[in-house]
Amino acid sequence: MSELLPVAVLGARGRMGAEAVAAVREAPDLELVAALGSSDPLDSLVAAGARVVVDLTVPEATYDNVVFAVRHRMHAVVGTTGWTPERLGKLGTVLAGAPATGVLIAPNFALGSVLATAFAATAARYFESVEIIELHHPDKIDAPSGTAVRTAQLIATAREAAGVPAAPDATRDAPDGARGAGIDGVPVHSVRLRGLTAHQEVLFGSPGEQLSLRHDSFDRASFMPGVLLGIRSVAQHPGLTVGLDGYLDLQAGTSS
Ligand SMILES: NC(=O)C1=CN([C@@H]2O[C@H](COP(=O)(O)OP(=O)(O)OC[C@H]3O[C@@H](n4cnc5c(N)ncnc54)[C@H](OP(=O)(O)O)[C@@H]3O)[C@@H](O)[C@H]2O)C=CC1
Ligand SMILES: O=C(O)C1=N[C@H](C(=O)O)C[C@H](O)C1
Repeated sequence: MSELLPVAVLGARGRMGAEAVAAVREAPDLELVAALGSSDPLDSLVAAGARVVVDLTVPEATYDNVVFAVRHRMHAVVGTTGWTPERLGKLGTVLAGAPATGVLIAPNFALGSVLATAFAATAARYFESVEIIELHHPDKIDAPSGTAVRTAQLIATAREAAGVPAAPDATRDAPDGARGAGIDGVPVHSVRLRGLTAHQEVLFGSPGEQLSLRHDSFDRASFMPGVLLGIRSVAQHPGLTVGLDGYLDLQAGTSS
């Protein structure tokens, strides 16, 4: 019988962390060696012999957690939001000192969401207008969602590469927030509503037509296949990968 892969979960008592703990426990090829909360010391990851650390904490803690993991040659699978370009750059420098170590930062682990974002990036160049609406449970502490930020960034990059002009918008006068947050020039509107889990709609418009790309996570179970794929694959992807699409061959529909 082959050895089990030792996995630790940070933020283990949170909404996502608890679901991930259960998923790792149920996986026949993985062993949960640590499940840490906010007051547990990171040093216990070393004593537990973790090979892969799953971070599902809060934006203010995730950077230090991942740097700790990398410095101890543990791979990291990260779902936590708050990864600014500056933080990613600093992490890249830390990773340069541990070239065999892999870090996956996945703004969204749900495969449908990953696909919807990829479809949005493909559609981005063909429409005059684009706006994003993200809708989440009201206990979420950050807005816009990490998924919406990533989607906006990919859309903006695709539009810039294709030379698409800025979307038309004659608004001259609007109260603060009425046109959403401008993420790389893409308006992002955040809804927080009891009863929701995690949802996103990307709206594209051109004269006489609209394309809507909507994804709904009704349950956190939707994130677990992606979390498990990340855990099982991260060691084969040294360095930094942003987005679970980096582990998927979206053209062929296979994973690597
Ligand atoms: N990529 C994806 O697919 C998904 C990502 N997320 C993201 O994951 C993150 C967690 O979401 P969610 O589970 O809903 O949040 P919760 O608030 O339910 O859980 C967060 C956990 O983080 C822990 N925590 C708080 N402060 C610290 C700290 N300073 N150091 C270490 N741990 C800390 C808490 O531990 P304790 O309880 O012990 O105090 C808490 O259990 C968010 O950034 C969210 O956006 C969420 C869903 C899907
Ligand atoms: O906090 C959440 O719930 C979620 N967070 C991630 C995000 O900010 O995009 C992923 C998903 O939307 C759920």
